[in-house]
Amino acid sequence: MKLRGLYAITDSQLLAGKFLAYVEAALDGGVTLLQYRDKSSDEARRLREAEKLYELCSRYKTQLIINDDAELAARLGVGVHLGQTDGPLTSARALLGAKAIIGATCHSQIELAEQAAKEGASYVAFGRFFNSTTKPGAPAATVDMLAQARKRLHLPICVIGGVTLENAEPLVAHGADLLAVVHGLFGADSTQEVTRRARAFNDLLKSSV
Ligand SMILES: Cc1ncc(COP(=O)(O)OP(=O)(O)O)c(N)n1
Ligand SMILES: Cc1nc(C(=O)O)sc1CCOP(=O)(O)O
Ligand SMILES: [Mg+2]
Repeated sequence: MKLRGLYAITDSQLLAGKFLAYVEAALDGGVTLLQYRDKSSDEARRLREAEKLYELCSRYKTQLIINDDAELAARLGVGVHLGQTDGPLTSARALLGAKAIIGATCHSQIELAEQAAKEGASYVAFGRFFNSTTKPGAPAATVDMLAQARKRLHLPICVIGGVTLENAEPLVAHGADLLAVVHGLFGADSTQEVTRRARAFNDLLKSSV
């Protein structure tokens, strides 16, 4: 499967009171990967919400990815995204199987991405490219580094951190396959606007194949 397109990531605070409506609006506009990202320790709620997203993603034929939690991903039979301190990629691969989508945070370090590739990652994520209200303290990455990464890596490259419709084009031009977005997608006033943004992100990626 070709991993290219919009990678929508949920945020429990931003989506409070409109969680499923906004996620469905994004799926309606076209989402390649949907990440369930909830940093709380409320396991019961996390399972409930992840199950709802699983149903929704199945209807829209979108791949669900769980942030941080390989056990929850295994329970649902979906993919996982792991940061540098979220546990070994090799264990997640062993748990989830050869076909599962497993993503790895690599900040701005191509060496981390090469290591992740060796350990079985399906895609690598670089960021943060712009100021992010969702994760302001994430280490910064540059477009020059992205261009270098594109030359050296043969895996799909995901970019993250403050990505919006206004600033995404250079990232695509320098080799990004997946645009991972929270606020630039879900920080909208209506479901219609979420759907419009999702379509527009996909158009950006299509026009540069
Ligand atoms: C697609 C994608 N890229 C990077 C991250 C960040 O992962 P991590 O560094 O583990 O930070 P948290 O998201 O867990 O706070 C991500 N979640 N998704
Ligand atoms: C979860 C996350 N990880 C980042 C990284 O750089 O690793 S930036 C980020 C937040 C992405 O949200 P927004 O699109 O609202 O900036
Ligand atoms: Mg993490």
